[in-house]
Amino acid sequence: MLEVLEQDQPTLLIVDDERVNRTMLAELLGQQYRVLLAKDGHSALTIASREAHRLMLILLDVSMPGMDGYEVLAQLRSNDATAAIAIIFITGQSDAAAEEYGLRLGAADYVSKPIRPAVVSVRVRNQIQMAQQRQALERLAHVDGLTSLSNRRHFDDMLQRTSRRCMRTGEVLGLALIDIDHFKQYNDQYGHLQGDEALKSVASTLARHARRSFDIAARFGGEEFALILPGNSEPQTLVEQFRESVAQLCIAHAASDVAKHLTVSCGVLTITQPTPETFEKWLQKVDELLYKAKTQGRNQVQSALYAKN
Ligand SMILES: Nc1nc2c(ncn2[C@@H]2O[C@H](COP(=O)(O)OP(=O)(O)OP(=O)(O)O)[C@@H](O)[C@H]2O)c(=O)[nH]1
Repeated sequence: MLEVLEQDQPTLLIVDDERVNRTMLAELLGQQYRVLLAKDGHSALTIASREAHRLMLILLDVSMPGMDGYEVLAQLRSNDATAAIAIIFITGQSDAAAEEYGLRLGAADYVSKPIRPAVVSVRVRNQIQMAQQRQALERLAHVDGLTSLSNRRHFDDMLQRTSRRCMRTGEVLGLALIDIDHFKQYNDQYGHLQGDEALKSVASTLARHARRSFDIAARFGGEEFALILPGNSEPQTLVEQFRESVAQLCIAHAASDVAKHLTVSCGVLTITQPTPETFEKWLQKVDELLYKAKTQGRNQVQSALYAKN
């Protein structure tokens, strides 16, 4: 129960070089939030990138020895993972110019020292609420309503981001396109609502197979799905297991000439050295592999290595 509570609690980071301020803020906010502490800019950046996926707000002291709060903010903004985290500056300076400067840099709000606990609580609550609303909206914009997988827009975005990361790190990139076989006949035979249920079953099976933290399972279009599998040098193995899992769902498909149950065809591409090629080329190639799987009998995986030319 405690664990569930901790996971549900929004996480915030308090950055202040003075222990007394850190302790006071942690006591004030620790009841409602999961509070992390840093005593300087460098450790703040380390914690922020490690906790980026959970961190909703940073309370950031402006004047600290070494790296000041403005510099920390600039570095957070230059990192994709931490760029969107809301910042409240804590400052002893009460002059309007400093406040304006911080807000222009992208701080969401300001609190001034000496800290007034009631004011801090309200300002923190406001920022956390806004961050939660932002996250909810982002989620809605990324997710396919029927299947809860990533939607096409998020897929395109993630393919761009993932391939840039793979180009940087030299990691391989697996890419797959999946299409349900004879889905028009399925709809015709069993009706659109049952078609929707079949799509949901295939989607949740796909999500179960794409379970590493950077894997992306997406609904690519009507009855087409896609996978982005960074760092997977044999994506065809995973996709083959997925294909088998779909067959094992045993969703009856009497109108199919492939099998008595619902099946999928898949194209899989292993991009060994992602280079600044256009993503369209990869998608075109993986689509050709899917087409090959369709024309060679369906219910199968066709795979290839991506060669630049
Ligand atoms: N139930 C349901 N059907 C959908 C949805 N989106 C697309 N479809 C259906 O998916 C079917 C796709 O048909 P086709 O593109 O002809 O493909 P197919 O029948 O699977 O044939 P092959 O791909 O060649 O095996 C169409 O009948 C669409 O209406 C959806 O959200 N729900």
